[in-house]
Amino acid sequence: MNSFVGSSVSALNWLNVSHPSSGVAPHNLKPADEFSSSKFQDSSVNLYSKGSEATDVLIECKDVYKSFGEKHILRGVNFKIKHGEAVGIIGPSGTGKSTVLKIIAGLLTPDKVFQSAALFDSLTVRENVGFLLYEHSRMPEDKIKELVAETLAAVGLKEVEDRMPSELSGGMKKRVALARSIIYDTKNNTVEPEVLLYDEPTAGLDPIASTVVEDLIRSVHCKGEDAVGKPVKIASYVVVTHQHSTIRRAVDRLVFLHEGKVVWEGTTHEFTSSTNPIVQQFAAGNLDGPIKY
Ligand SMILES: Nc1ncnc2c1ncn2[C@@H]1O[C@H](COP(=O)(O)OP(=O)(O)OP(=O)(O)O)[C@@H](O)[C@H]1O
Repeated sequence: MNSFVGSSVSALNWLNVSHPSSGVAPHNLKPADEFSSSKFQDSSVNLYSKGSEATDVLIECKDVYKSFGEKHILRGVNFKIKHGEAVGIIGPSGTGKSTVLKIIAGLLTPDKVFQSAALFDSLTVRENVGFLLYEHSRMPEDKIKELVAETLAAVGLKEVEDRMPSELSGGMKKRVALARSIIYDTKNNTVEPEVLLYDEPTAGLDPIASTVVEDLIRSVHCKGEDAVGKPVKIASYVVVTHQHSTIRRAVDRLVFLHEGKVVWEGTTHEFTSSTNPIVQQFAAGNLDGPIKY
C-alpha cells in the first residue's frame, strides 16, 4: 500500500507536523500527553520540543503496537528521530511503514487523512497550495496569491495556479503537494512545521522527476529556508520509500521495518555495506533470504 488510504495512486502524501502550540492543521502531531493509552494500545509515541529533557530527540516510538482486527501489524516498534535528522523508513510491502507514519502524526482513522495525490480535487492549484494560509492565517488574499506563485515557481511550476489537479501530470501533482508542504506565513508563524512526513514521495515517477522531488525535499531540509528563501524551522523529515534513489539522495539514516519490528537501523552508507541478511536481501532484491513472499 502506498498511501494512508490504501490507494495505489502515486502520491506525495505529506504531513506537516507542527509544534503543538501552533495548533493549526487538522493533522498536527499531538503532544505526547494526548496519546492516551486507549488510542494506542500498549504504545507510546512521544514528541519532544527543544529545551525539554531529551533535547536531541524529536520523536520517539517506544514499543508501539498496532493491530487491524486479527492482523498484528506493529509488534513493538522502537526508534528515535532526533532534531535535524532526515530519516527513511524502509522495509517490505505491508510491513507497516505507512502505519508508523500515521501513528507519528496522530492519525487514527483513514478518513482523517489526505487522499489520492494528496491534493483536494475540487480546489485549484492555488487553493491547494495556499490551503493552510487561507484557512489559518490573516494574510491578505493578494499576498497569499503572490506567495503561492513564488513557491510554485521554486518547485519549477509556472502559470498553473488556476488549473485543477486533474489537469496536471503525476509529477506536477507531487510538486504542487510539495509546494503546499513548504509554504507558510513567516510573519505570523501560523504554520511552522517541526517535521515533515512523506509517504512514498517518488512512487510512480520517472528517474529524472524523482531526482527533482528528492532534491527539493533535501533542499528544504538543508538550507533552513523555504522554497522562496525565507527562513523556516523544518528541523527533520521522515520519508517512507521503496526507491533506491530516494534512499540515496533524500535521507541520511534508515530505519528498517520487518514483521512489525525495527530489525535494522543505520546510515544510508551502512545500508549498502550491511552484512545483515535481511538488509542484504532487500537491497539486492533477492528472492532467496529471510524475507518470504
Ligand atoms: N485501516 C486499515 N484497516 C485494515 N488494515 C489496514 C489498515 N491500514 C493498513 N492496513 C494493513 O496493514 C498492513 C500494513 O499496511 P501499511 O500501509 O502500513 O504497510 P506499508 O509497509 O506502508 O506497505 P507498502 O510498502 O506496500 O506501502 C497491510 O497489510 C495493510 O493492508
